[in-house]
Amino acid sequence: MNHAVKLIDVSHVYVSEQQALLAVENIDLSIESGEFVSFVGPSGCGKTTILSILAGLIKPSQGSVSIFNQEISSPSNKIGYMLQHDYLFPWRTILNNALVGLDIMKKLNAETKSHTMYLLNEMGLSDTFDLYPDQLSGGMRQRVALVRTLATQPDILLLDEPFSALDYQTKLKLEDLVFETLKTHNKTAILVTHDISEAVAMSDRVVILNRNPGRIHKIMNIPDTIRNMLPFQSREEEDFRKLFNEIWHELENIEDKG
Ligand SMILES: Nc1ncnc2c1ncn2[C@@H]1O[C@H](COP(=O)(O)OP(=O)(O)OP(=O)(O)O)[C@@H](O)[C@H]1O
Repeated sequence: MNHAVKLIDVSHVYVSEQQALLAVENIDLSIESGEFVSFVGPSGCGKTTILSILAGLIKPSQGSVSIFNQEISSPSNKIGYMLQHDYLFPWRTILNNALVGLDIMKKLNAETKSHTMYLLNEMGLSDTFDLYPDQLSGGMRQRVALVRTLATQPDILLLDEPFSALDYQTKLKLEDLVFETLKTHNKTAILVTHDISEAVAMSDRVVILNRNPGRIHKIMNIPDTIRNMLPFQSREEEDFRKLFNEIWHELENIEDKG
């Protein structure tokens, strides 16, 4: 099987002078190429820790992490990371912001630049190339951040609450756009979110995490009726409500056991 991501028995302890904190424990998870997987769970259950491990930013205390069957020991250029905050540089134009990753990775050339311009056009940002970030709305800025992430052509995208700072309408529109873009480009995606409906609407599978320490509590498979629709439309499906409620109850149980 061609796994994009494979975590085997991954645990991580944060060690400081005051304490050793077991943040995540015995995480076993395989994600197929092209799959969209979301992590949901209470605050502190280790969602960001798992993403940081996948990004190669922290080395797990135990276990192994492979990206396309290769164990990772440092940040992999196959991975792109998109965060809640857009981190655009205010002094760079939109085009130059979108090119910054390529610049840093020394991959900027006529071809990659033209591909980035194509992506900006695809995201409805064709009129913004020479503008500066403070001239754009929050939703537009987040689209630029997405193009900046896609421009380096990562195979796997780590999305850490990328829509949570946006107003509701913009968030729903951007969910559809990101969903479609990732499917078109056949990217593997891992989304961390506090929003159950976002997780159900966008994913093939939803991983529910427990806390103290962070462990996989349950994995929910999303039925085809929802998976084959754009996130916005899928919210109308009967299955959607059912799954939303199931995940809600699972999370309530976790909170109760605190
Ligand atoms: N650098 C660090 N040093 C020490 N402890 C940390 C560090 N980063 C996270 N932790 C602890 O590890 C646990 C998991 O944190 P993590 O940020 O991964 O959770 P999370 O699920 O992403 O939380 P949230 O939903 O609030 O963003 C928490 O108890 C947190 O306090």
